[in-house]
Amino acid sequence: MTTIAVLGAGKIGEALLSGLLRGGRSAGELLFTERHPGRVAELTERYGVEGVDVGDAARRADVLVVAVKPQDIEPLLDELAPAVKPGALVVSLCAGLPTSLYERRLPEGTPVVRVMPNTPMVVGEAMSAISAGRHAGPGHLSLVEELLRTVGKVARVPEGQQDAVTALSGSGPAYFFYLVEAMIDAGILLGIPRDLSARLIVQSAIGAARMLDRDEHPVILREAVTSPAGTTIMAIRELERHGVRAALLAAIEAARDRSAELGRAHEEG
Ligand SMILES: NC(=O)C1=CN([C@@H]2O[C@H](COP(=O)(O)OP(=O)(O)OC[C@H]3O[C@@H](n4cnc5c(N)ncnc54)[C@H](O)[C@@H]3O)[C@@H](O)[C@H]2O)C=CC1
Ligand SMILES: O=C(O)[C@@H]1CCC=N1
Repeated sequence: MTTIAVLGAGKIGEALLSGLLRGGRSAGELLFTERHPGRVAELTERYGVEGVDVGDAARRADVLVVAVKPQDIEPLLDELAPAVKPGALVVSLCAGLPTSLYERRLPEGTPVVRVMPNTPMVVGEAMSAISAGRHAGPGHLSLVEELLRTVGKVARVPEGQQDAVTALSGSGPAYFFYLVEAMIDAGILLGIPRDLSARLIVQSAIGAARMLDRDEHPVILREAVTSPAGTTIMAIRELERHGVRAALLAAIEAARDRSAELGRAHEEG
């Protein structure tokens, strides 16, 4: 039996716990740690998984999944370092944090895999990108892939691309939610009741996502909606006039830069 401990059961940590359970892992194979006693009780009641302290998790788990905010990593590593089991695999879900940080702070030879997941994990539709650290071999990558496939899709990427991946798919769902929010407001502007506007836009988003999922090119799909002298081209002209495409390029570049900055905050010296 492989014991998996989720260290920090917030939004992503809880999504992973629930996904692993849905994917067939038993509650007895899972552990989690949380700072707040109320949160421990809530999650234990909801999932039947045992909440333990970080030292206990490190002593018992074969796979330690780190899901705290990057800003909270240092005290966690202080607790983890003296207790981690020889050969245990560390899986980091933290934005920006390089595998070298864990390798420096944990016992020599600890295998580390860096992952960038996203919140659609809660509906089994995560996009996760994984990269091996210095001591992680093909078996470690395959194990992480197997775990993450229970909550969505997985791609292997060189670690040097992880900051860009974080900006694209890690934060990506937020851009779509933002767009949906703005489009629902447009319905309000046009006099449509909010609940109807939300239904129109959300179902349009679901339908568009399903069409994209058939590997059809987004340009072809958009052109099929855009009739000569029709309604869509009038909207597209406004989007171009307001620089929405350039704004997206700049926004995603800014997110990439922030991910790199989060990693640099933990550099040695
Ligand atoms: N929210 C998102 O969309 C995504 C988040 N991530 C990464 O996942 C990590 C977690 O993010 P969220 O779940 O959004 O944050 P969150 O704030 O919801 O969860 C973090 C949890 O860790 C707990 N925690 C902090 N220090 C702890 C410690 N020493 N021991 C035990 N528990 C501790 C906190 O109490 C909190 O519940 C971050 O590093 C973030 O970069 C990655 C991809 C997407
Ligand atoms: O905003 C953040 O820092 C996290 C990482 C990727 C998505 N959310």
